[in-house]
Amino acid sequence: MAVPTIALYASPPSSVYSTPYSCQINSHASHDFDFNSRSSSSASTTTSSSQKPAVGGLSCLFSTQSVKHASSSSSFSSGTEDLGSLWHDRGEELSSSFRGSSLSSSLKRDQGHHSPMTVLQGPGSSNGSGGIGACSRSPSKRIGGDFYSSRSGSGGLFNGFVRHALGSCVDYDPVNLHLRDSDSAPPGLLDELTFNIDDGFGDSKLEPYAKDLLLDAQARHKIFHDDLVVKAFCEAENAHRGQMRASGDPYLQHCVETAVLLATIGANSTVVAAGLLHDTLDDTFVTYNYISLSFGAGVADLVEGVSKLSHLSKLARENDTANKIVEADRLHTMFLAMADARAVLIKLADRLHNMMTLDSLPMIKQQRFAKETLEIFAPLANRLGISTWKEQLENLCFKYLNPVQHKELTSKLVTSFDEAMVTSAVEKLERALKDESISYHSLSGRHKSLYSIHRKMSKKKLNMDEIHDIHGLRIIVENEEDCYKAATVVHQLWPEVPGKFKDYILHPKFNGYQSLHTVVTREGMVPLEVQIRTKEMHLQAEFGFAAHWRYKEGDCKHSSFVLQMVEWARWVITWHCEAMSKDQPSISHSDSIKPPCKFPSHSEDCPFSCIPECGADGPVYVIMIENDKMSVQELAAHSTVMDLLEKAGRGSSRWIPYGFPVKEELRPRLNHSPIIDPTCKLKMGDVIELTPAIPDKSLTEYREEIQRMYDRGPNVATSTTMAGLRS
Ligand SMILES: Nc1nc2c(ncn2[C@@H]2O[C@H](COP(=O)(O)OP(=O)(O)OP(=O)(O)O)[C@@H](O)[C@H]2O)c(=O)[nH]1
Ligand SMILES: Nc1ncnc2c1ncn2[C@@H]1O[C@H](COP(=O)(O)OP(=O)(O)OP(=O)(O)O)[C@@H](O)[C@H]1O
Repeated sequence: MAVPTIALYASPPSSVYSTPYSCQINSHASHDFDFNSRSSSSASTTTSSSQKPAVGGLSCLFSTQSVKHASSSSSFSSGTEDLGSLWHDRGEELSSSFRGSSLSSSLKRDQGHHSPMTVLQGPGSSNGSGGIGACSRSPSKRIGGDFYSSRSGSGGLFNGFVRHALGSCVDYDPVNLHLRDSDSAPPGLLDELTFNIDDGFGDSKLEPYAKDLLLDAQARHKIFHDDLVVKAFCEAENAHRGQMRASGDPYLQHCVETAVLLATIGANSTVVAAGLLHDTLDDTFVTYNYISLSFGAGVADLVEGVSKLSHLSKLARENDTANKIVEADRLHTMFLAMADARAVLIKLADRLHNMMTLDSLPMIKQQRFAKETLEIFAPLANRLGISTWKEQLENLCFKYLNPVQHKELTSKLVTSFDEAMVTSAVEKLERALKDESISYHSLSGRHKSLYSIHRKMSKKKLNMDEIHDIHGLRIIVENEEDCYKAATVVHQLWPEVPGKFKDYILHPKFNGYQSLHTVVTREGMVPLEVQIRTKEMHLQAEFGFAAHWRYKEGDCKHSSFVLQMVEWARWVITWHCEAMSKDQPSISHSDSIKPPCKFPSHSEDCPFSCIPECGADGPVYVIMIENDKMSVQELAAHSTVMDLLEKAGRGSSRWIPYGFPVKEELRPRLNHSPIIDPTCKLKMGDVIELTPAIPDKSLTEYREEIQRMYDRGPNVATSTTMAGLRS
């Protein structure tokens, strides 16, 4: 039985379903948000399907299964169409009127509350529904001599890797997806919520716009019927009531779209609920404790993790950290290491929707966000293996950073891109492989993203005709022998482009990458790249030393700690996705799903145990703020505040523990609190402010006075200075 495929897109699932062989250029409605606006939320909203976020990039996936359901009609929209719009990132773009609430949100937390436990250090919860399935186009019937079930037995975990590795799509079991659109939903379903909100979850009635939002979300994904998720929806509605985006849309809409993006990649109810609540700590009066009591610590920790990431991201953006390669790189690692990897997922979904709604912001802000997204968030999505998000983020950044080139390339691609060609190539190859009794694990096709084409053209100084892999197929077979047999079949079907056959099986690349590559020409002389590999080679190509994210990051020389951290985060995300789908009857996971091993060592039977360990004593990255300038500092494991001060050239006698300034106002601050014990150990993601907060930035004389005072030594705060500071 063929399994329909949902691409890992932010597009409405229904559209992907109805046209599984979908390939779209972004086409977004425009949404903005004005943080200062607190008019009545009953204002202007309904989420018509035209308002749903659409695909953020020019990119598509094809599959043997997709093909079976493919509609010949093209969903590839006009190339000159405006590719994306949208905006806002609330937690990161706090206007002055929101600083108060942000501050109060940090103050109102429990003093005793600790940072969220990272799943990188231990198993996290992953209950709930939601589903994720194999991305690969696994044949579901016997082809040749073997039957490869992608969804059973020990293959389950492997398939989890593969689907992320193929990186581009997630299958849902159609029986369980319960994806509803207005055409297919049973009569009356969309008119009524599945429970009485007033009785169950809210202490106030949902306004009509909110009810519409919920119904719309429920029509797009079954997880929005889950009690926890509905409860989170009501809570988010209550908390954000009256808050509007600049477009006039209710703020709640952004929360819902973020949650839909998460649901679309198979996130479970805990993550989707946290996605709905992701801005409540920063922008509303909701507290950590309240979320924890109402939704459990799992959701509260995730929301807090996202909030922390948002603050760091804002700091980084204000300091243009994305421009500094080393610091940007440390930020990636810090983001992955300091929070549950799922919090990073939520942050990515939040950013993706904000990028989709960027249009109404002033150009300068659009560019600032796009720059940061390109340097920080797209690489994070890449490292986590969520390639469709990465592609959408990159395409949107490209649009805002290079509008002219973006438009030019888009219109060129409209004429050169041949959607039907890839569909029929997949079909044709599938038939030919079957005729030759060559069994394969998966057969997938993809269209290179707009930004990836642009980057390749600029990097290699090529014109578009010289890019051979705009259309590509990938076959994953069982063994080496089948790789060569499949290559022969490919060459029998289509003429080979001379000099383009590469045998990386016989001659692996230095990083261990193995695969057969060939480029053939299809009718009309359109080149088609075909990659053929075994599943072991594929694992290596996606998770091992030859991992695609490293390949794409090119020259970056990562420390083993960074490499391990990324691999760990990918592993955790994959594990969660596997665990999430365990409730799907079609998947037998009993022997494949185990909690993630404890960071950083793997159990013997863990498929990741082959990764060499580099010990838990990796570096610690912290944010140091001095005179309003932020930097990301790398320190050895177990470093203390004192070590940082010394590194910053502040290690003079005045900073020795007993010499710390008596006045709290003059002490350096750790995560906003004056440091009491300078020998305390630093944690990944800690924020240390070396200079005290100055009430008014224009008061440079106070800053200078403080500097002089530090230079004179400890405990000498003059009464005039302190009085001045307090005034
Ligand atoms: N994961 C991974 N993929 C790789 C690696 N090297 C190549 N690939 C994949 O193989 C494709 C083609 O690689 P090559 O055949 O070496 O092509 P090339 O020499 O770079 O030239 P082009 O075909 O123009 O890109 C790339 O676009 C990647 O998708 C690697 O080290 N790791
Ligand atoms: N021929 C192919 N068939 C299927 N998937 C592919 C093929 N080539 C690359 N991919 C996958 O498509 C995604 C996007 O890759 P992208 O086109 O950006 O880069 P690339 O082709 O791997 O590298 P480069 O741009 O350097 O040639 C990645 O997940 C990659 O593994």
